[in-house]
Amino acid sequence: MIEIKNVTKIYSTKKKQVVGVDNVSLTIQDGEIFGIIGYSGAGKSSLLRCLNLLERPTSGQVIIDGVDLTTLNNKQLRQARLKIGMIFQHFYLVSSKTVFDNVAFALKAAKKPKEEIEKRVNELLEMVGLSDKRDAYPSQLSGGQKQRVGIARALANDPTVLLCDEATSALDPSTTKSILALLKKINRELGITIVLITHEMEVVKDICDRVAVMQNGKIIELGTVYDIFTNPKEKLTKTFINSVLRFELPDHLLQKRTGTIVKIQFKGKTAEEAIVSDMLQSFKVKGNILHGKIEYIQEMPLGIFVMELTGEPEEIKRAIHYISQRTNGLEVIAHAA
Ligand SMILES: Nc1ncnc2c1ncn2[C@@H]1O[C@H](COP(=O)(O)OP(=O)(O)OP(=O)(O)O)[C@@H](O)[C@H]1O
Repeated sequence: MIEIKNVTKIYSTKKKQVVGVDNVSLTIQDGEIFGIIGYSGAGKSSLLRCLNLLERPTSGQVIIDGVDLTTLNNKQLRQARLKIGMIFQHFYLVSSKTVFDNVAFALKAAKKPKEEIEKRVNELLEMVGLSDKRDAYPSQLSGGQKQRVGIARALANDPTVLLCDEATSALDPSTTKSILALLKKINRELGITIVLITHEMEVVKDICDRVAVMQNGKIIELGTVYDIFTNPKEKLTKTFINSVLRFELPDHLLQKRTGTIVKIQFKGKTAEEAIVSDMLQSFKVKGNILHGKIEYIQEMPLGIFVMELTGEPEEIKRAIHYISQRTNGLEVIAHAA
């Protein structure tokens, strides 16, 4: 378990002081994939780097598996860090070393026997799907392959925690998907806790169990990914969600309509029920679907539909009430002209 208690990181430059992380407290459970999302400058990297003390918090505690890292001496800290792997946006591979030697680096430094290193590196390369590249140099690899080497290297010492610093931000969308799938496999098969920072909600949607939204060094919202997607509270969180769900109706479409336009959100089981057809049968209204889709988040459905309802105002009112009762969200976007 990772416990972050009242962590503040202040950078002091000659001219001024900058607050990178502002009194953050947070607990991350073993085996979770925990996402931290925010725009540039929100404090994500600072917070992530406080977790292995690459940045020393100005105040507060970072407790991993019961050990407060901020109290350790250098030798103890080096030891503790072996259990915290890290991967980076720009990979940071050693260009003069082969894939094998990049992955073997930490094992050699720990003076492990040659046969053990050989066996472990081969296992790791197999796990990340790069067995055939063991003698290649980083310059001969694609971005996705470089990140796979970065992941294998981070796993060499059997860490319990893997920190991912914008690990997919330099990759194209399909390579991103494959790296995220690999991270998920590592999490599920090896039980490694993953903490990742990103500015892309798509990444959060694809693999995270929980997410924290950061702004100005603080965590402004936190929850399971499904709850955050279905019931966001903060404006910034809504902006991130809209970037994934892309649920904007063109103005010209709205202007042509004469009925009442409603946006209905179905979550969990309600996404699978025939609520709309029940409503159309029960009330004297007509429904015209303008837009709709079902997304699967953490393998649970989230359906969003925009409908135009026409009929007598009283019937529309009753139909809206009926749907509001049976779904978890109905918003009237525009009224009859
Ligand atoms: N070494 C440093 N010295 C001074 N200020 C810093 C330093 N590192 C970060 N900061 C400042 O701390 C704040 C948080 O930066 P941080 O890099 O943690 O944000 P971020 O959310 O990770 O952004 P990005 O995605 O752009 O890296 C910013 O205002 C940044 O300018």
